[in-house]
This record gives sequence, structure tokens and C-alpha cells, in this order.
Amino acid sequence: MVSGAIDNRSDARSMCCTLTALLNSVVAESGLKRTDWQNAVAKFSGLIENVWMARASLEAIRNAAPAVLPSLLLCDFGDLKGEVAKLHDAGARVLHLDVMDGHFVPNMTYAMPIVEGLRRHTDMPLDVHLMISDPLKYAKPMVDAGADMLTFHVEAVRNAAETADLIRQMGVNVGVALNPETPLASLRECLADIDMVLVMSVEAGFGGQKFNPIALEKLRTLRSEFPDLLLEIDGGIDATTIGPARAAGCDLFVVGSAIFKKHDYNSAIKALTDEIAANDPPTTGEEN
Ligand SMILES: O=C(CO)[C@H](O)[C@H](O)COP(=O)(O)O
Repeated sequence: MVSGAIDNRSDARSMCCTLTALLNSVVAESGLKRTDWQNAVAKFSGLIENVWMARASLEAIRNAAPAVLPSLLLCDFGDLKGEVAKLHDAGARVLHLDVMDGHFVPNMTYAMPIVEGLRRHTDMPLDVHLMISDPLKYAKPMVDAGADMLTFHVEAVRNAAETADLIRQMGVNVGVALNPETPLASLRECLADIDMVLVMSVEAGFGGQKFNPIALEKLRTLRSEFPDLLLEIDGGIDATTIGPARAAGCDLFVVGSAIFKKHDYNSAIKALTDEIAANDPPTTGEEN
């Protein structure tokens, strides 16, 4: 039996199995018609499992923060299992997956089969960045494949609050991303419905671009207005840009080139983590 907070997928799953067994035994003893009850129990425990799994992975992401999230855009796709193991050994605790459709952005990457394959090799939360024109069409397949956080672009949808709500109902945590030229005002309507904002510091689409400091101002504004909202930055993050992003209040730092263009993931992640620690923003009461 699991005690304390449920903050990982295995605990959430085992709690759901226990709950399902319990409900089934109550039904068995009640003498009521089995099939109707069994269907109801299966549906109910499926819903509870989704909510718990999402809750557990959000806890795991929050507990990992501040954290470097390797972006699997430049990794060795011929050895994904080995890459995941190396990244975990180097200290990564959350993975960032870049899904591009060649339409919303002028580049294509991968979709559900890779997410599902990664899911079988790691319990680390999978933070899936949807750079696609129709996030609602692929959200449920992504959840079924094992995504823990689904982030869609505010520029891709007509109603961000409604999109966030529909995605949340699929049993997953929800983030919203915005490109450098998109004003923060575009998020106003949905901020109450989401778990995370992904502030892009490059135009979405390609790794290896130059950091745009416009992201820092957005992070500072979001952090001062929403102290508890998870904030993530993506694009051009390296040992020189990660410190200012942390000082601006960022929690999660997506990194591609500054990890995958180095041979030693340990020292690459350590250099970034050291910069995060050196730039921790003051906590309440420490400002003066
Ligand atoms: O989402 C992305 C591009 O759209 C990538 O995650 C991002 O650019 C990371 O790569 P790098 O650290 O090389 O900039």
C-alpha cells in the first residue's frame, strides 16, 4: 500500500489497481447484476486513474524544478533507449519532446510512436511541446501514448481557454506556449485554466537558434503576477542564458544544443544546473 503523497506514475497506477479491486469486491458481495456494475467500475476507475496519473506527474515536475529538461530534438534517434538512460544518469528528471507538423512550423519531427516508445523506457515525466496546427486532434492520442504535460501554442488556436479545458478533460496537465513576438496579453483568457506557460526564446521550429531576451521580460511579468504558475523557457538556453532566465523566475529550462552538441551529458547538465543555483531568485522576504 502506498502512503504519503502520490508523486510518481507507479504509485498512482498501484493506487488505482487497489481501488478497482476494492470496488469489484464490493460489487461481488452486493449480489447485483455484474456486467453493469463492472462497466461502471471500469469507467470510474479509468477516470480516477487519469486524474491521479496527471496529478502524480505534475507533482514530479514541480518537485524536480528548477530543472534542466533535455529537448529530444538533437538526440541520437538511433539509440533512444540509450539516450534516455544517459540523460537520467546525468541528472535529468523530466524530458521535453518537440512535436512538429511541417505546417504550424516549417519543420517536422515525430509523433505518438516515439512518445509511446519512450514511455516504455522511462518513468520520467514526458513534457510534450505540440508545435502543430491542430492540437485538439492529436491531444488524446498523445495522452494515450504517455504524455504527462501537453503544451499547445496560443497562436495555433482560436480559444485558448476552451482548448486548455478540453485537453485537461483528457486526463493530462496543460501548458500554453507563446512565440517571442506574441504578446503576453494573448494568454490572459486562459491563465486560470493551465498548469504551465512555455515562454519561447526563439521562434518555434528549429534547435540551435539565438536566444531572444524578450522572453526574460515575459518571465518577470508572469512570475510577479502568478507566483505559483510553472514557467518554462525554450530556445537558445546555454550556460550564459540560463542564469538570467532563472533570475527572471523561470522553473523549467528546455535545452537542446547545449547538451546534445557536447559528448559528456553529465558535465553539460552540471554546468547548467550550477548556473541555475547561482541565480536563484530571492524568495519572499529576502528581496531587500
Ligand atoms: O522547441 C524547440 C525549437 O522549436 C527546441 O526545443 C529548442 O530550440 C531547443 O533547442 P536549442 O537549445 O538548441 O535552442
